[in-house]
Amino acid sequence: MPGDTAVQARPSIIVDHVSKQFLLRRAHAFKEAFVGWVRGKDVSSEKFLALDDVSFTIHEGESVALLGFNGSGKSTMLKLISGVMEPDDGSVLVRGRLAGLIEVGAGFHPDLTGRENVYLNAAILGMQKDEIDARYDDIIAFSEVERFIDQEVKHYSSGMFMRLAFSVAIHCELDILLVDEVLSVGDAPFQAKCRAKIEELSREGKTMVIVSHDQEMVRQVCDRGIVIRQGKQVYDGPIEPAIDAMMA
Ligand SMILES: Nc1ncnc2c1ncn2[C@@H]1O[C@H](COP(=O)(O)OP(=O)(O)OP(=O)(O)O)[C@@H](O)[C@H]1O
Repeated sequence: MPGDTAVQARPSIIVDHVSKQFLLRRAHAFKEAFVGWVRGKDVSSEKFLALDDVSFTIHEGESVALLGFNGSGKSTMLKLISGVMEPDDGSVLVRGRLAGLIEVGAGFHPDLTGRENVYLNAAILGMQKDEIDARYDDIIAFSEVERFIDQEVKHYSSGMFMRLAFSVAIHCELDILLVDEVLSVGDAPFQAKCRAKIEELSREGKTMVIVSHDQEMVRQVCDRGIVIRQGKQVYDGPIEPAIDAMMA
């Protein structure tokens, strides 16, 4: 039974029979496209089911890994939970303040400086100006990008984006943290710092959903794993068997 300790806890995230499809573009010769058009067939795209009837509930304080090989649908699932994407079928319910570190640079305005983006992002995460003022120095200190903070972020490297976004997220009053592979763009010392922070947030009882191919990190942080294979949920349970199920 996944998340035994959390049985009494309230649900944070309910994913109920969720499906998501995308259109795959196909390049065609003009003649083929024309014949298709005359026959009333759309040959320019084909539907692709990225998530197929996925259901799970994550309770308050659980740390859950979404596991699967490349292209299995993990990031799509995180985007549905974060609300940046809507499911085609089913529903996703989330309770609590959520911060998502899903795509490098997402939520940042390229023409604003690092400093302005800190205020923008923290406001999006529900912080008042005086709260941000009070935590600003800590945010910048954790990110270690102080020297570049008054530069427009369009000149930032992916690692610098991630440092600032991660730092803003962990200094906000959040209940749920979604983390995709973005951490992998950080250098080794910063990755270690992020990992320690994630473990601390997990101990504090925050709800975490983590997508990572780093099995060591997943083992350390998560007690439960949900395995997705080609859009289908194939396992939901304790982390070790989940990793085995992914590799099977
Ligand atoms: N916006 C989109 N338009 C079309 N196809 C998409 C879109 N987003 C994702 N896909 C497709 O959906 C499938 C699942 O993608 P997703 O990014 O969720 O996989 P993933 O499990 O996170 O993979 P990885 O481990 O490589 O990050 C892939 O085949 C991908 O090409």
